[in-house]
Amino acid sequence: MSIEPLSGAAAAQMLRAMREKRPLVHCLTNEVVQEITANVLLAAGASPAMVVAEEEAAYFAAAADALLVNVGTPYPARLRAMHASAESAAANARPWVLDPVAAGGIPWRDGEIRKLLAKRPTVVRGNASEILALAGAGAGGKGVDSTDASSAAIVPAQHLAKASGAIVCVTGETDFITDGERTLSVSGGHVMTTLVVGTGCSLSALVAAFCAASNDRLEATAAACALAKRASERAYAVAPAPGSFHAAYLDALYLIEPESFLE
Ligand SMILES: Nc1ncnc2c1ncn2[C@@H]1O[C@H](COP(=O)(O)OP(=O)(O)O)[C@@H](O)[C@H]1O
Ligand SMILES: Cc1ncsc1CCOP(=O)(O)O
Ligand SMILES: [Mg+2]
Repeated sequence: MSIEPLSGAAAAQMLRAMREKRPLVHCLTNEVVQEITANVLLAAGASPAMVVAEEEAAYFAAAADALLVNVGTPYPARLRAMHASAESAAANARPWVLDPVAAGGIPWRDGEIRKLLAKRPTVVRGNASEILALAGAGAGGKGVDSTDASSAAIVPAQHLAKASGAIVCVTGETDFITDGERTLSVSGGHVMTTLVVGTGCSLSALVAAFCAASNDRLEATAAACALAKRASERAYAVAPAPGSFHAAYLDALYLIEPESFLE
C-alpha cells in the first residue's frame, strides 16, 4: 500500500477551514495536560471547553463541534462521562477522537480503551507503542511514552483502521494517518516535542478541531499533524530547551498562516 505525503494545498485549506469555524472542542482529557490542551486549541484557532461532570458531559457533547476522549488518568466517574459523551457525539453526528494513552501497559485500562473503541471513534490518535498494542501487535511502551518507531506501526495501523472503522493516526518521527485504504504521511517536526508533556494529548484535541471543520477526516487529521510539526520546527529554531520550547510552540501555532504550507 503506497503512502502519500499530505499536500501543502490540503494542509492550507484545512487550517483555513478550522480557523474560519473556530470549533468548540469538548475535552475529556487527563489531569496532567488540561492547560496545554486548552492553550494549544486557543493558539491554533479553536475554542476549548473542559466539561467533565457525568451530569453535564453528554449534554455538552451534543452541542460542541467535536469531542476529545483521552484516557491518560482514568477513573470510574470520568470513564462514565466519556462513554456517555462518545454516545452523544455519535448520535449528533459530531466527530470524536480517542487518545488511548498507555494502551498495552495496564490490563484494566486496556479493557476500558477497548470498550471506547467499540463505540466507533472518528479518529484514534496515539503514539507508535499505543497503536501497536491496540492492533494486537505490541505490549505497550514505557508508561505513556513510545518505545517503538512510528514506521513500525504503519501496517498494524492500517489493520486497526479496517477493523475498527476509525481513522488511525500514529505519531512519531513521521506521523502516519490511515483509513485502511489510503495512508498519508507528515514528516518533520522536532524530537524536542517529546520532552514537553501533553504535546501528543493536545495534538489529539487539535485533530478533533480540524475534523469539526471538514468532512475529509483523513486529510483533516493529517493537517492537524502538519500544523503541529511545523510549529515544533519553528519553536525549536528559537527555543531549543523544553521550558521555552513550550511557550514558543504555542506562539508558533498562533503565528503559522495557511499560506506557509504552500511554500
Ligand atoms: N522523533 C520525533 N521527531 C520529531 N517529532 C516527533 C518525534 N516523536 C514524536 N514527535 C512529535 O511529537 C508529537 C507527539 O507525538 P508522540 O510523542 O508520538 O505522542 P505522545 O505524546 O502521545 O506519546 C507529535 O507532533 C509527533 O509528530
Ligand atoms: C505523564 C502522563 N501521565 C498520565 S497522562 C500523562 C500525559 C501524557 O501526555 P502525552 O501523551 O501528550 O505525552
Ligand atoms: Mg499520548
